[in-house]
Amino acid sequence: MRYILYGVGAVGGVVAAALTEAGHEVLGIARGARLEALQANGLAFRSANGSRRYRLDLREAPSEIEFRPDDAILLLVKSQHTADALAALRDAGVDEQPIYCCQNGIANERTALRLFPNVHGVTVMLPAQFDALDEAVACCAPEFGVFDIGRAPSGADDDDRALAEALTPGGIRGYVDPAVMVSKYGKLILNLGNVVEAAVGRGAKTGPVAEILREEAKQVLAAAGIAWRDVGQDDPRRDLMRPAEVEGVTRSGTSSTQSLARGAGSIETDYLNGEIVLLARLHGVPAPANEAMCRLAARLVRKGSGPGGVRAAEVHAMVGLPPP
Ligand SMILES: NC(=O)C1=CN([C@@H]2O[C@H](COP(=O)(O)OP(=O)(O)OC[C@H]3O[C@@H](n4cnc5c(N)ncnc54)[C@H](OP(=O)(O)O)[C@@H]3O)[C@@H](O)[C@H]2O)C=CC1
Ligand SMILES: CC(C)(CO)C(=O)C(=O)O
Repeated sequence: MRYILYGVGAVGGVVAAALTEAGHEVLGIARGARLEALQANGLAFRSANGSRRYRLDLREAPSEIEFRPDDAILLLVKSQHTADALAALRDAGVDEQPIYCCQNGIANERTALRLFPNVHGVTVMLPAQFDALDEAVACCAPEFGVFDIGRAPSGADDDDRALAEALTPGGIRGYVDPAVMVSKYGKLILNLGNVVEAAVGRGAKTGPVAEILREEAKQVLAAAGIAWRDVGQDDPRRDLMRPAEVEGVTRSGTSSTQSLARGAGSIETDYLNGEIVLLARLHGVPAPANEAMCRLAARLVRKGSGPGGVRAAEVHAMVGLPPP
C-alpha cells in the first residue's frame, strides 16, 4: 500500500516519519513555505528519542499525482480545509481508495462520505507541533501516540488492520475500532478546551471554563442520542504516551493554539465547539458556553490575535463564571 499524506504539518509530519521509518511508501501533499522548506531540507523529526532527518516525496496538489488502486489517503489538514482537499482529490481521479480522516472533530467523515464511498475515521491521540518550517515534533513517549482506526460510520476492514500494522512499528500504536466514531466523539469532548487555551494561555484547556464546555457537550450529546467513549486520561492506553522532554523544544500548546501562533488565518473551533453548537441547535437544546467560545474564536482570527492575549476573567464571564 502507498500512503498519501494530505497535509504534512504537525501530526502529518510525525505520521510521515513513522511510516517512512517502518519502510512504507509515503507521498506527502504540502504547500507554501512549509513545502519549500521540506523540499529543500527534508523533514527534521524530533522526539524524546532524538532527531532524525527524512527525505520525503512531496507534491503541491493531488493533480500532480497519478493515483493507484493501492493508495490509502490520510487527511491530515485541519477540518476547515477538508472540503477543499476532498474536492481536489476527486478532481484528480480518486474514487474508491480508502480515505482516512486523521483529524479532530467528527465532521470530516460526513464531508468525505458525500464524495467518496470508502471513508474511515481515525481518533488522533498524538500531541505534535512544528516550530521550524522543516520540522515535526512528537511530544509524547515511549509511543508518540495512539490511533483508533475504523470505517465511517462504523465497521472495520483489512485496510484498517493494514494501517494499524503500518503505524505501530514507527511509534504510533494503531488500534482497529469498529466503533471509531464513538471514540472520536469522546476525543471531541476533550478538544473543547483547545479554544480556551488558545485565548488565555497554557493550562486553561483543563480549567473550570473547559469543564463547563465539556459538561454542556455531554448534555447535548445525550439529547442528540449520540454515544461517546472516554479516551482521556482514564483510558489505560494513555500510559503508552506520556508528555516527554524533547531536546531544544518547548511544548507550544494544542493544535488550535498553534494555528493562532502561526497566524494561520483560521482556527478549528467551528468544528470542535461548533459541532456541539450545531447539534444543540438541531436538537433544540441550549449550548451557550460553546456558542460563546465560537464567537471568541472568530474574534481572535478576525483581529489576527496571537495566543494567550485574552484575560481569564473575560472568558470566565462569557460562560457565567466569576473571575478566577
Ligand atoms: N497538533 C496536534 O497536537 C494535534 C492535532 N490533531 C488534529 O490533527 C489534524 C491536523 O492538525 P495539525 O497537524 O496540528 O495541523 P497543521 O496545521 O500543523 O498541519 C496541517 C497542514 O496541512 C496543510 N494544508 C492544509 N490544506 C492544504 C492543502 N489544500 N494542500 C496542501 N497542504 C494543506 C497546512 O498548510 P497551511 O498551514 O498553509 O494551512 C498545514 O501545513 C487537526 O484536525 C487537528 O485538530 C489531533 C491531535 C493532536
Ligand atoms: C489532545 C490535544 C490537545 C493534544 O495536543 C489535541 O488533540 C490537539 O492539540 O488538538
